Amino acid sequence: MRARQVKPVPDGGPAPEADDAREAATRTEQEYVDRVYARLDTEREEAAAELRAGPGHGGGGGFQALVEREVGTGEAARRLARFSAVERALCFGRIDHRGADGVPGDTFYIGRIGLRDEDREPLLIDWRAAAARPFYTATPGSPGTLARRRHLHLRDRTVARLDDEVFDLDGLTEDDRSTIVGEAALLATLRRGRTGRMTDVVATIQEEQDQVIRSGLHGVLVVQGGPGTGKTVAALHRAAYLLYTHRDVLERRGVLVVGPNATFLRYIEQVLPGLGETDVTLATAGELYPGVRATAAEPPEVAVLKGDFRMVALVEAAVRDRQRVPEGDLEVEADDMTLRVAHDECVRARDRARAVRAPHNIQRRLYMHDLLDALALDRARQYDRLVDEPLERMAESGGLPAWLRELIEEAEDDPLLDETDLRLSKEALWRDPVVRRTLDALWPELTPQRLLADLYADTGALDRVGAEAGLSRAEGRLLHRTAGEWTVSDVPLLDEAAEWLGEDDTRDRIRERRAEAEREAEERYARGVLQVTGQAETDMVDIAELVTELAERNRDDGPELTTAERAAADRQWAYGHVIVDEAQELSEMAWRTVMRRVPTRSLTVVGDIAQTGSAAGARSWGQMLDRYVPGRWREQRLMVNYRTPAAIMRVAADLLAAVAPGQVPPEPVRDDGPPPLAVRTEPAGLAVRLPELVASELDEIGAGAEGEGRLAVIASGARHAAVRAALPDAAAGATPEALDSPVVVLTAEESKGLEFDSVIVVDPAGITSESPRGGQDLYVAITRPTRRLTVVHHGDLPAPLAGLTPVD
Ligand SMILES: Nc1ncnc2c1ncn2[C@@H]1O[C@H](COP(=O)(O)OP(=O)(O)OP(=O)(O)O)[C@@H](O)[C@H]1O
Repeated sequence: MRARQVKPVPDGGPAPEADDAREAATRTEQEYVDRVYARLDTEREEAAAELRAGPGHGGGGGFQALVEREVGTGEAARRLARFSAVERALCFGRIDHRGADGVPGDTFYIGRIGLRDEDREPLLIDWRAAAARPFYTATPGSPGTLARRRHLHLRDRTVARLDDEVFDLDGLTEDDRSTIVGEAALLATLRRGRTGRMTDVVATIQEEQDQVIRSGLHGVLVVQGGPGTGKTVAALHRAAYLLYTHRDVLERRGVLVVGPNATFLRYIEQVLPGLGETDVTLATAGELYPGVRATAAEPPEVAVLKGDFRMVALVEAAVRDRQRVPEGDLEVEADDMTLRVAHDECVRARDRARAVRAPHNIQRRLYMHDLLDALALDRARQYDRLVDEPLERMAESGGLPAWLRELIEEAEDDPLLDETDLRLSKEALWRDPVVRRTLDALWPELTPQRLLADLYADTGALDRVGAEAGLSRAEGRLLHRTAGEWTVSDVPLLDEAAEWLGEDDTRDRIRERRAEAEREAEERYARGVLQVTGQAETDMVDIAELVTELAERNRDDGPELTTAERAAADRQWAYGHVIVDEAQELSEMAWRTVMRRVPTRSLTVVGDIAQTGSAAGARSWGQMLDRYVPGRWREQRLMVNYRTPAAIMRVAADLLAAVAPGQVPPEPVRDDGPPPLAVRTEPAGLAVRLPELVASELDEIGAGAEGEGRLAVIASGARHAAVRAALPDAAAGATPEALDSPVVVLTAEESKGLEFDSVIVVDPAGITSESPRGGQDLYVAITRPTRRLTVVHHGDLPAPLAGLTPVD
């Protein structure tokens, strides 16, 4: 494999005569950058003043004026958040178009957001605007109309370095020609130490990524690419681009980003705010059902079964199993009599309810009404008989006067109960606890949680319902559990159940829950505004008071919750666009949940089939997508690896050839760094050898300087405990906090999507044998480093790792 695109820049620095030119260029750019920041400060101050003034100030009276002021305040809060978030590296590029006939071409400065000066002239072009596109698409082979692209590297607000790529010397003025300075901006970015947080790459987006980012909003775009090809980062920039380009639709409907776990979401959470977009919902697949935060683990075979499409039939069968008729006639004790409804009539009532196209909890009302009708009639009949029989006996014995006989004959032609009698009688029966219990047991009001918990706990039901859904008895029994937390694979089943059951029967309860969720979201929003605007750090402000005030302002008469917050609390919310990252891991059932969230099927699906670790995950994109958009999804491939240097990728390529022969590994952009190493140690020696290795690796990556430098020890399940014991100070597991620790111990699965300066893989053979898909997890593990890889093993190395350099 060869490294492509960018070669490392030789050391030695520029020639001395270039120094003056560099300084002059830097001075010019500094002046411009100062203007840009001054403008940002002005805009920020204006927004802050508007927000501080609040809705109660200025303007006329009346409801319309009040609404407009409220909207204005909400808008000011958003603007303030946006202006505060783009402070870092606000302006990062400049493009010079070719001039003609002695007239210089246009120059534009590119930044995170667009800004205009006092005269409304463009000062900074938003990177997403069409005018900024040449900055990303020009290459030496096809520069378009560009003469030069310049990268500005800022440290705080100071221009620290400039990198130029000149496409057309003749197109530049004499002055410009003398100010060419250069080093590949991309390489400089890639070499930086990792901080445990992904940052945006807006200054160095590559052409193939630009195509992904600017692809149209509609339909399903699959971004398939090997490890480190920038799929995640491109998808996040795409979210920002789509929000910019289709703000009217997407600000109302919202954008959802689905990631594999909470650690990953924490890892990427700063990217969109850094691009000025603060209103995007991030969620794991386990959080897609509002009110449940599923994190519990379960055996892989159970997760695989719960991800199987047969679960659709299982949930349907489970619901129908709760719509019963009594074995014989329905019999209920009420008012000292036994009320009875014939079995056939119960069956008819059930079938009538089922025939209505409505969810279970709505159909239940019809069933209850029909059965109560029948019970009320039976009761009336029985009362009738109680009164009639003695009268009849008296009539037979001739003991009744003629006028009374006439009255009785007339009454026989009347219905037993008129409408009011019937209603009152049904209400009385419904209030009777015995009747209520009997009917509830036949067709209970159910929540998804209760349906599933009852099903899992009842082996008889699992056998019945499982058989209807095409499960073997053994498969059905895999689902058996009597208690326990919800797991990620339960979430699509809860969601499916919610569709069948309908929302909770009691509207008040729904309203109450929504109001509660909204109150919480309001407080989060208020805190978010304070954090982003930096006010949370000033000690002059009483934070608690401000949070309450902002939340109150929102609650009583202030602006609505943000779209992201409303969307996250509402199961039936239809997003404008959904991005699924590490999408290869989603099961068939999880896809069903995701698709429900985006009825317009406007999706970006990001992943790598070669990295599928879950046995319930995708073997091909068609397997998951054709059910929803048959043949109508488009695929774009990313082929260049920006993370892992060539020496490590050579080993990864050998491994990939062994585990997924058809897949092509991405080509590394960097060819620097030391060869990956293999260290042979017996398991008993880990306690001594591992701390030594970790210490020397931390030293090599210069961990600690400015918070940079991250190391991960990725171990097999079998060695996990030993590794943790050997490294007591290291963070462990996929917790968001682990990202802040210089050393973290992970399983291969937990490391998915993350990256570290140095990675130590412990027990490669164990990782392979534990992975449901064979070597995929090992492939994931060895493609996490940005600089250094060490593999610790005992016994023989797995054959594909033979290319590692052995050390003692
Ligand atoms: N154009 C770019 N400029 C600078 N850095 C980039 C660029 N593209 C990608 N990177 C960096 O490369 C690394 C890998 O990117 P990312 O995590 O998005 O890859 P991925 O394809 O999602 O990887 P994986 O499938 O292994 O999770 C990140 O550090 C990212 O910032």
